[in-house]
Amino acid sequence: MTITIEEPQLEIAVEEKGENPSDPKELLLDGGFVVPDSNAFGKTFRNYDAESERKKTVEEFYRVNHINQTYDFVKKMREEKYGKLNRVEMSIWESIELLNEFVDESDPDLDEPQIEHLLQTAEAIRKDYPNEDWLHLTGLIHDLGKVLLHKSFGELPQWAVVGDTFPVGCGFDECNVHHKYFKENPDYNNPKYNTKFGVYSEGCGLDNVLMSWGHDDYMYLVAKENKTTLPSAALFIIRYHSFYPLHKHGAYEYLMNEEDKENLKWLHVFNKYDLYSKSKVRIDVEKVKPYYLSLIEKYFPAKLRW
Ligand SMILES: O[C@H]1[C@H](O)[C@@H](O)[C@H](O)[C@@H](O)[C@H]1O
Ligand SMILES: [Fe+2]
Ligand SMILES: [Fe+2]
Repeated sequence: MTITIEEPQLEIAVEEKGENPSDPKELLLDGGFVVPDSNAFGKTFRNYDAESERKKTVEEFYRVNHINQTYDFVKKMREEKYGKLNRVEMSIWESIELLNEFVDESDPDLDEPQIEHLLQTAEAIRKDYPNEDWLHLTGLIHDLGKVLLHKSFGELPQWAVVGDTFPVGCGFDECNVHHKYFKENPDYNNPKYNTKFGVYSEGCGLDNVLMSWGHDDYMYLVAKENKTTLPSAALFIIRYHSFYPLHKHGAYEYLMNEEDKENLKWLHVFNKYDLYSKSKVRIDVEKVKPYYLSLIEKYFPAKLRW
């Protein structure tokens, strides 16, 4: 039996809102969600220089992250250590519960356990896009790769799991957060890896680019290898949601192909909810759980290989 997966249409979502936009992206980004002026610590979002109780932890995180994420490291993690998915067997919901204990050290806007962030993201999307159930589920699972922090996954250090991502194998763009720490990365001075294109070529497509190792690419592999029926836009969101240099600053655009450009539109929609739903307002897990369990059942097998 062949299952055809229909790709979601961004334009349709606009029409359903009864609007006739000239720039769909802009209108969609205004889909009812009110973007807060400041985060839970009274600072603007993603302000890495603001004096706050999180600043030191976050900066130290990026220092170690930028020094250690090399081309060889990523290749090893992806191909040898984690790509085989032979570590654990568990359901999506079990993995959500594992995240209860972790606070992300790279995040200047949140010090709540990760499960809160997953539900806050998913519920905020659900409010504005009630018909796009695939996008609700994408919100719920996008950060599940952070299970790499857990001891049953080898207890990786935070620098190998969280934070913004960037391509390895080509020069590090200036717009990366705390860019100065790349100077101590061995690839920084390696002529094979430190030019604009490095080992890549123009328009080669992100699928051919190695990204710094962490929760995004890992969760993408888990979803894909376990044969999720989520559309390709969902897989793209999961895989590149931390690639702020691209989706916020437009850096590395020359590595994208046409399909990437299409999917990027959905990532822009998603990012608003991922970032600005971070708050101290808790979601009642038991209340929303049945809805999300039904989505998990629709798009994933009962047990997944991790
Ligand atoms: O600190 C955050 C956090 O780790 C998110 O999960 C990730 O997606 C972001 O890109 C990062 O900056
Ligand atoms: Fe993330
Ligand atoms: Fe997130």
